[in-house]
Amino acid sequence: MTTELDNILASLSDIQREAVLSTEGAALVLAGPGSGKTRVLTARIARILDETRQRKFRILALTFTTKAAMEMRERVDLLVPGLTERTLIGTFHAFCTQLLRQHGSHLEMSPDFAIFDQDADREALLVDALGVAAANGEPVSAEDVRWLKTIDQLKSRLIVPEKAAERFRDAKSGEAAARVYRIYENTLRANNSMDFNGLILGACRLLRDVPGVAERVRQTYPYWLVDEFQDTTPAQYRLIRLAAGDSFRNVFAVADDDQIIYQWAGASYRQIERFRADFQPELMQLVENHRCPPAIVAAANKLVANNTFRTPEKQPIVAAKPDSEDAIAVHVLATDGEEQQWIAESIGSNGRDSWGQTAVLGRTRAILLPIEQALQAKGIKAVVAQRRDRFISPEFNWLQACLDQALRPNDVRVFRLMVDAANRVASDELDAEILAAEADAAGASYFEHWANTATASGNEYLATLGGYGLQLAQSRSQWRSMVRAAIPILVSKAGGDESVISDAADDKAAWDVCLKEIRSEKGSEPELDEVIQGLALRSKEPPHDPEAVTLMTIHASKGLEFDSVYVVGLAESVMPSWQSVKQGDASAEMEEERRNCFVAITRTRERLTLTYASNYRGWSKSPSRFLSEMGLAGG
Ligand SMILES: Nc1ncnc2c1ncn2[C@@H]1O[C@H](COP(=O)(O)OP(=O)(O)OP(=O)(O)O)[C@@H](O)[C@H]1O
Repeated sequence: MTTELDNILASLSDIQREAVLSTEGAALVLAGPGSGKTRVLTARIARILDETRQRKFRILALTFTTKAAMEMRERVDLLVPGLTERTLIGTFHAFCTQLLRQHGSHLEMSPDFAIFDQDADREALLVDALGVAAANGEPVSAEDVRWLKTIDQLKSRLIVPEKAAERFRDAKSGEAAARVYRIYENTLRANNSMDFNGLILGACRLLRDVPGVAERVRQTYPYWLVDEFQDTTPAQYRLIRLAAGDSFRNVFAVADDDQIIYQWAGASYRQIERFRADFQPELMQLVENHRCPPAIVAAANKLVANNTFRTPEKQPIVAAKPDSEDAIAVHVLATDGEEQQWIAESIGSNGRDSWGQTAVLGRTRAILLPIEQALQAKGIKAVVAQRRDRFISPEFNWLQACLDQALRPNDVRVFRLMVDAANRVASDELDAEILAAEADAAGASYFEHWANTATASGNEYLATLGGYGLQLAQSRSQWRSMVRAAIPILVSKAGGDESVISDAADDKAAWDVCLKEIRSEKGSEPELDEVIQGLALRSKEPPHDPEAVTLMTIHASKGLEFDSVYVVGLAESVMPSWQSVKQGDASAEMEEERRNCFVAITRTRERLTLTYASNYRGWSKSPSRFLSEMGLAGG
């Protein structure tokens, strides 16, 4: 056993150790905030790997985000260096992607399928397909693209096109939706592509229709761990059930039903009940909170005791840290403007060294943006964390599209993106439609035709980009050397050297993180199609600046911790939201808001500051009911 693994096992509490040492059979670990879930999961994976060094099987760990997966893998690697290649630690989507890459041929898919990560792209694809279908006499028009949201809902509930119509009360709407759904699915298939919901649906179909695949999964991965089980969707749970079959039970699920904040996406404490009924897991509870001062633990317990949709046996959390003074403060301001100023002054007065470990949490981005401005106006580095589905610079959008185009040289959607991005990078105006028509006439590939045209364009920078394109078009396997050569040029020409923070420099940092994650998820150098799929599944924001104050929505703060936490906007109709107030105190919406507040306050390691104003945007507000429920002044 490594010293690191030995040390971590020695650091565990009795109940944590019991969870880590359990191996066979199903287990449900109900774990409150700060109770060491991550520590337990990583130590358990590392221990099993360490005890089975001569074996070849792998461990499957499913996480909620790609970032959490990366952190878990790094921590396991520290405990048992070199053994992480015997793991698949990733999101449900990453797992489904791997499954479909390996076994998708049963569904007539080829492994290099594209993943649509942009709604705009999916809409464009559907509009084109509807046009073709209308020309073929189907009773559809471009306006039927409005069904896409309904289709997403159907897919997220694993309802296939053939079964869609019967889900509608109105037969005419059902027929129309099912028709558009069928056209959409056929088009995705014809383009060898998937959308996010399709990854889960496709994997479920594979596991259901090809029993050998589920058997292979169970043999390859005899132990599964599921982090944040409380936020799995019904479709994700179905996936677990299908993969497990009737007798597989080695599922170790870690959950906290008080931290369900994705109710709107189908997460529910009932999922935990279903798991208990289906798998009969051994129940363990991690109740000690190793993160927050006792006063915060007490407030969190009082708050969440007002919720009724909870696992009945759930015990309150218990503070493991010693008492500390002034762990919670409540500040009331007259207006939202004063709240913003007060927060900036308070954070400013705490000193520069504390900023990197300070978070401002709000229910929505809208409440955070003016606080970011107030902080920056005082010279305090502050960033509102936000998921980015796309790179923000034309340089990296071009690079991604160019690599994608190397895989799909005649894909007109990727072609348009690539030509447009190259034009913006090199200030040119090549016309994608004309180029595509010329390529069609000459029987050439779109990609190669663009590359030749760009190289001969007389625009020096565009010619450089064209040169990279040509290199890729002629030999796709050259993509690594092409990327290595292109990135420094793209970044420096965008004015983004070390001293200047340009969009391209930000994107370069995000690119590096994404590639590191993709490499680590695979355990070896990824192929080009794996990079393209991996990029589609990841947020493209740069890593957090360690000296900046973090502003984030409570949803984004899940799983994180900070020394100092400010939770803002604790007023009725702000938090809890107006909608939940309207639904009433006993509503599911209000309970979700309460869990939001619970998650927010339990991110704190040392000091929690709660603020609200008596007046937001000219409307007077009363203090949030959550303040009085927590037993704090102001309520
Ligand atoms: N046995 C322990 N002794 C001391 N500190 C611990 C112990 N277990 C966990 N911790 C510390 O408590 C903090 C919370 O642990 P961790 O991040 O694993 O919690 P979590 O259960 O994932 O929390 P959350 O659900 O709120 O995200 C971390 O700083 C961790 O190092």
